[in-house]
Amino acid sequence: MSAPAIELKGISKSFGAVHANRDIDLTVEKGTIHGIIGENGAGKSTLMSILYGFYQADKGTIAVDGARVTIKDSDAAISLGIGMVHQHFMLVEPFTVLENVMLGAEGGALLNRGRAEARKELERLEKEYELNVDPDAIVGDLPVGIQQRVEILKALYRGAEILILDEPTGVLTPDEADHLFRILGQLRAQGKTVLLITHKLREIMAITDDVSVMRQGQMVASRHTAETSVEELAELMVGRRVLLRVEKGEANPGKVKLEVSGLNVVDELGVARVKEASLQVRAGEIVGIAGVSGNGQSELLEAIAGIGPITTGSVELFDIAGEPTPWRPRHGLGHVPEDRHKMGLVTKFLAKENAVLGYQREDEFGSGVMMDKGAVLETCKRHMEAFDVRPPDPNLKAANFSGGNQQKIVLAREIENDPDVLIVGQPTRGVDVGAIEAIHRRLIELRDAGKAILLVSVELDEIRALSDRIIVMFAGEIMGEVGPEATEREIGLLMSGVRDGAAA
Ligand SMILES: Nc1ncnc2c1ncn2[C@@H]1O[C@H](COP(=O)(O)OP(=O)(O)OP(=O)(O)O)[C@@H](O)[C@H]1O
Repeated sequence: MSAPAIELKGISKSFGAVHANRDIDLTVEKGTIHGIIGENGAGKSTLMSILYGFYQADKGTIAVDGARVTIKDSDAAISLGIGMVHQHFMLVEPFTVLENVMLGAEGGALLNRGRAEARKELERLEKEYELNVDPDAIVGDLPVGIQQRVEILKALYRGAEILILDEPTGVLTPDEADHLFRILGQLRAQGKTVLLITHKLREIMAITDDVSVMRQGQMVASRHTAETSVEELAELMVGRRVLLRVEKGEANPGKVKLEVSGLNVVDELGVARVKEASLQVRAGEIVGIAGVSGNGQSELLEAIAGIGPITTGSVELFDIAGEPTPWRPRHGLGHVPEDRHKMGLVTKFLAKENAVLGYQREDEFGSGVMMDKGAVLETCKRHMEAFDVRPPDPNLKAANFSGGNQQKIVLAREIENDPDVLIVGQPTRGVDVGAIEAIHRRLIELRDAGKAILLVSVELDEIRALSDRIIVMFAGEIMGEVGPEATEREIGLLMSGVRDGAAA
């Protein structure tokens, strides 16, 4: 048997008081897909960053293909054949695919490779792994799923034998995710090794050979995937049994709180993004909007939140607390944006500053230099406790929280302000199974307290678990409305634009 592709022994890493990794052992066999799972903040990204040379471990050893190595930076990782595809891509958007792939690979053995030769190599890789990417396309024009493939190409071009992917499917449509899994299968078939961080246990079951579980900085278990189950993995991650679907009673809808009538959104290129959308959300109900991402849900959500353009049509709110503010049409309208980095957080601000972002009313917090720092701190502490944000440190920069904990900071701010109407985009993106359970419970509690909730999610399971009514969008249009009892197939047909299939 050949030496493992990777062998970590006793890896520890601290950031100040936070023990992100504690004495971690991990063995990854060559030619396998190895899943790494764990709660938000468990230390998965830190461990992978050590392997990729972004961070240095405080203690422990790394062996690649049986040989002890020191990985002092990402160049060293690349020269050892380790490549990484990040959660947030590191591509230069105005450049072409070919230019991006060549960029930064100019050093070493690739130095003398001319453009024509680079193109040949790129085309070879692209065919071998069924990546389907046009070398001359401008990266900024490509959908995220294809941009991700460019990242993979970039790693392969640099000779990666071991590929690390950090939550690769968080931003993908189901079709794109399936394509990615085919690519990963192809990589394995060619003898390459894949390390996959994901929160989606179904993905772990479908594609990995082995899976390792982290909890609070430690490695708590490793399993052959064939010998475990989603239930066991969820329990190992969180340390208790997890309800994968939260119980909810009948809805008790009251008055209409939000009404959208004949809404059209045409973007700056003249493309109609939302076409004649009309819907209502009542107090005490959750209305879900299902659809493959990119079918107008984001534009609809932003128009309702008052931060995106409306070409024609109207959005009306009824009996909502508070006056319009520069950040939202009404104080009583909560909005969890789909993209926490672009719109939900200012990552270089502290957690406590983010906790009041957009809510910094003078009556509550004062203003400018006179801001009541004590009130801001208390608010943040309260939020952190309610949403189990880890670490519960209001003075940490938002950027230094793990992805899932950043999401909890945004959710806490919008939900704890007691909105009458809450519009939520992708509430559990990047969030672990235990936190999903808590967030789903909270949303149902809000509904039961008479709040009106509009939920947009690309996770069909989430839409079906939470919604009292489900509206399906396709190509900017509302294709139809179904009840929560609708089957995945019925909703799937509407999601692909087939209107009368739902009755079949
Ligand atoms: N640069 C940093 N400075 C301070 N603390 C950090 C830094 N990077 C990570 N941490 C902390 O280390 C811990 C582990 O974070 P890490 O990002 O590795 O978790 P994760 O398992 O990848 O989480 P998620 O699933 O939410 O992405 C967290 O408590 C995080 O706040």
